[in-house]
Amino acid sequence: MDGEDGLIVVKETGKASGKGKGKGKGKGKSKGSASSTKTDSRSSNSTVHQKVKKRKRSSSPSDGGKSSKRAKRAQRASSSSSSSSSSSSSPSLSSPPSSASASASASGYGSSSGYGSSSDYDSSAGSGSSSSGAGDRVTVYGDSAPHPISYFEDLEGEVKPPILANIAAAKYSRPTLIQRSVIPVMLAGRDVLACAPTGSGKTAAFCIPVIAKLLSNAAQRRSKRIKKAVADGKTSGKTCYPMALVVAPTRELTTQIASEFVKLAGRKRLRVTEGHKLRLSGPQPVAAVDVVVSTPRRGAVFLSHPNVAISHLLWFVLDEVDRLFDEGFISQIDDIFTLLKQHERAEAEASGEHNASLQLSRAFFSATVPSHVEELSGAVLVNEVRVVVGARMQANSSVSQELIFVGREEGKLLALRQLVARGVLPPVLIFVQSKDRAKELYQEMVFDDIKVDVIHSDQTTPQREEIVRDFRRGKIWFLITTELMGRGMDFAGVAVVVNYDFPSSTVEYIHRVGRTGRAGRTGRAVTFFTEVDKPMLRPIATIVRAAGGDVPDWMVELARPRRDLRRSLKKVPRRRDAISSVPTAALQDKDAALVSAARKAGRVKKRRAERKAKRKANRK
Ligand SMILES: Nc1ncnc2c1ncn2[C@@H]1O[C@H](COP(=O)(O)OP(=O)(O)OP(=O)(O)O)[C@@H](O)[C@H]1O
Repeated sequence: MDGEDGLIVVKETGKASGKGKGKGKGKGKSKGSASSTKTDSRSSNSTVHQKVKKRKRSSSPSDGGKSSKRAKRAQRASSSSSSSSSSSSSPSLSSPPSSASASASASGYGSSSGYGSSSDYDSSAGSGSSSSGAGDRVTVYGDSAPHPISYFEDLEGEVKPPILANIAAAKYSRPTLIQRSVIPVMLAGRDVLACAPTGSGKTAAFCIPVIAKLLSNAAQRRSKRIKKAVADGKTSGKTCYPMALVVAPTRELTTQIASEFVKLAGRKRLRVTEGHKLRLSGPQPVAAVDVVVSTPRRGAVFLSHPNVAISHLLWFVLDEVDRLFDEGFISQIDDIFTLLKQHERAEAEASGEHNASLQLSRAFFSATVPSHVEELSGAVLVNEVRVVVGARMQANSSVSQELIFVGREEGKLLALRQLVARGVLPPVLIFVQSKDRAKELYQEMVFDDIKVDVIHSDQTTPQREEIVRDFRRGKIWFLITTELMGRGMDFAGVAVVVNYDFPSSTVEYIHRVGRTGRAGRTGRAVTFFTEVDKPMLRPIATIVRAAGGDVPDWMVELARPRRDLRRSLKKVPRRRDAISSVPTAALQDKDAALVSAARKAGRVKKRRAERKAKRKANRK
């Protein structure tokens, strides 16, 4: 029912099919014009990296301000879908169809009655119409998108009973909003682009259908054929045939995703491993695995290994897709796409043995999908279904959010100590902008007699793993961190997030505060700012206000930061004074004393050298 369980709006580009019965038939065979465009773009030689470069070129001043045809098409699509609530043929996540989505609660857990409510959805399939006032809103765009489910029991027949038992054992009594829409779409073998708030269960939304597909009778028969071929000596047995590759930006996240797979599939049914645990150097055989969860670089190394065959890959999943399409990762992601494309070409050539129900599908997920990421995703996904829960680029509204002005840099330490002294519920995650600052803050807090630790990229993997474990177990109450823990990490009990250093972008803000208020819980986020942070104050204050935070009008009326400034802030963080309880003035005095001592020493040296030179000259 509206307002009780959420509203699903289906923006059709074709006809709605029955629940999950399409079995991937739409792939590459769709009738809609949108899908044929996608097929064309994928069959071209252009990879994601090239498309990123093209995008940069087209938006650079040198092109005289002309954007690419694709960007124009996307713009037209967004303006038409935002101006009208009628069915759109050009899907876009970036422009939810009506104002209803702007007011949607972004928890992703459904109704105002909270997670696990037993009310039904109001699914207005086909029309694309919507009624405002709905609590949570799910918008589904795509050609013949399978209908959502309401309960995990609806999956009986498509998902094997042991998996459903594992879901129940995980205490997932009802699917979250994103799971309700995405699971049937992925079970149908369709490509997906999904955007849903932080902590809304996106990991299980892709784990469940991937597991179901990998344990399907067809996939299992294929695995048995390989095992038999090895046993009969027809194949060397050296080759590893992975069935799913999941890529995430950090090792910590790959570990977390792998354990969700193991939890939902069971330890014995699927062989799940993290990319960094595989031995990939040299020509030795690679351990037999079904699911590899990896960082981009390791994923590319894995797929290009001579003893790894891509031929059995059924799923390629990108978690935190917007981060993975950023500079820094894009060339590695691009390598993976190139390998997959080469493989698909080879498969198409050998199409005699082609099994349509066992084709490679792709699924991209994030809590933040900016329009350029949507555009790039559209270029590599085929006849995809796009699902967006709540409003795009919105912080989780079950987190109460405050912005606190602390004067100067040293005011932050004082404010943090006051927060602790007044009583704050641990565990607390404290974000700073760099590892050096993380170390500095740790040096300050370690003497405060609280259970504090620090995690950053200078530590070894085992060290980081231990810290994450201790934080989860409650041995650490205050964890100081950088962006390393900013995305995807699920620390169920985190009560408070402190942005000690102001985030450099709205995306960074949304993900950081999303470390609390997860799985339908509430949370609190406190963000310190100083004069230095003024340029990004307006965008972040706007996000805070949209999530229900108390923000004065002047903050959202400040000048918008220029695009080049926003970009440079993302690349080069603000310069800040060192974190120290010694006041800056005292530090300055100390510095001045050191400088004058050095100068004095210099003068002495100079005088000595002059005297020496004089003596030498006199001797001559
Ligand atoms: N159906 C469900 N019922 C109850 N809890 C669930 C359900 N699905 C997932 N969860 C729990 O919700 C929490 C958050 O899930 P998850 O980490 O997948 O969120 P996410 O959407 O990926 O967040 P982020 O965007 O921050 O990565 C996890 O602790 C998970 O166990």
